[in-house]
Amino acid sequence: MNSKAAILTVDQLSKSFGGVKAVNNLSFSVTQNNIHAIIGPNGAGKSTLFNLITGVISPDQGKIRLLNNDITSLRPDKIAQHGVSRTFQNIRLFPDMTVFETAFIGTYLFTGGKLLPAILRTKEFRKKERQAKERIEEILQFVGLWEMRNEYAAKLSYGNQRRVEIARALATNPSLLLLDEPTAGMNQKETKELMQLFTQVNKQGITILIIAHDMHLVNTLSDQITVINFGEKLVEGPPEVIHNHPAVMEAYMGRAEVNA
Ligand SMILES: Nc1ncnc2c1ncn2[C@@H]1O[C@H](COP(=O)(O)OP(=O)(O)OP(=O)(O)O)[C@@H](O)[C@H]1O
Repeated sequence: MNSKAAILTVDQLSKSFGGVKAVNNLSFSVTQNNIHAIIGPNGAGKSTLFNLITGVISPDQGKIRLLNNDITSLRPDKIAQHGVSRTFQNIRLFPDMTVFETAFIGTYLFTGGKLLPAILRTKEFRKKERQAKERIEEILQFVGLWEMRNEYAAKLSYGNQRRVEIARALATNPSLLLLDEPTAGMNQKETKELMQLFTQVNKQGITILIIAHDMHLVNTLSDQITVINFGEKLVEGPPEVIHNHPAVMEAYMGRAEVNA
């Protein structure tokens, strides 16, 4: 599996907030088609790393490459156009939009998002709109939400809200999907079902970079794990190497999440 090329390369990346080195000279790469987990204690710099990759914030130093493209400090929409999509640690859904409408936002990139053709409803625009709607149907069927397409997204169960976010992310046709603690706050059943969904997404050829505290999830799903602490890479390898690694145990010592 690891014979494939890197889809994402993070090279000597640093970001400080005041005196806090949130990400400190961090280098790692994500192999195409892998499920790659980022783990580390609270405050280790995981969410900052995701914000750097997706262009929400710019690094002080270092480079981020997606295949052969330098995406460092590009605008988030440009990075999305390069094929990077994400879900957030705290689910972000608009309260007055249906499941279908929410997922459809993701096709904004796909349809070009230009205003004038939309107002004039040109033939080309209508064709793209039809294709986008078909694609959303496909995606909602895939994530198991088609029957709920007309319900308000924010009114669904927590697990299904996460599915809506994933559908919206998939609608941008990503090659790399970033999931920031996607099962936090989920019950066991929801967690298990979401894990199955991530495997299905990955089987479609989408590389997954996932932040998680749930070690069962990490060990079951991941091909590769990068452990970070104080913004630095502590150790990396497949689950069997990371599992019970002394440095990882030490970093987590006294913290509840290692027992998860
Ligand atoms: N916008 C910000 N301004 C100031 N400090 C920040 C900011 N964002 C993050 N930090 C600090 O940077 C460090 C890394 O935070 P980050 O949220 O990336 O960690 P994390 O590994 O995602 O933590 P958690 O597991 O708790 O979500 C922390 O010390 C945090 O307080």
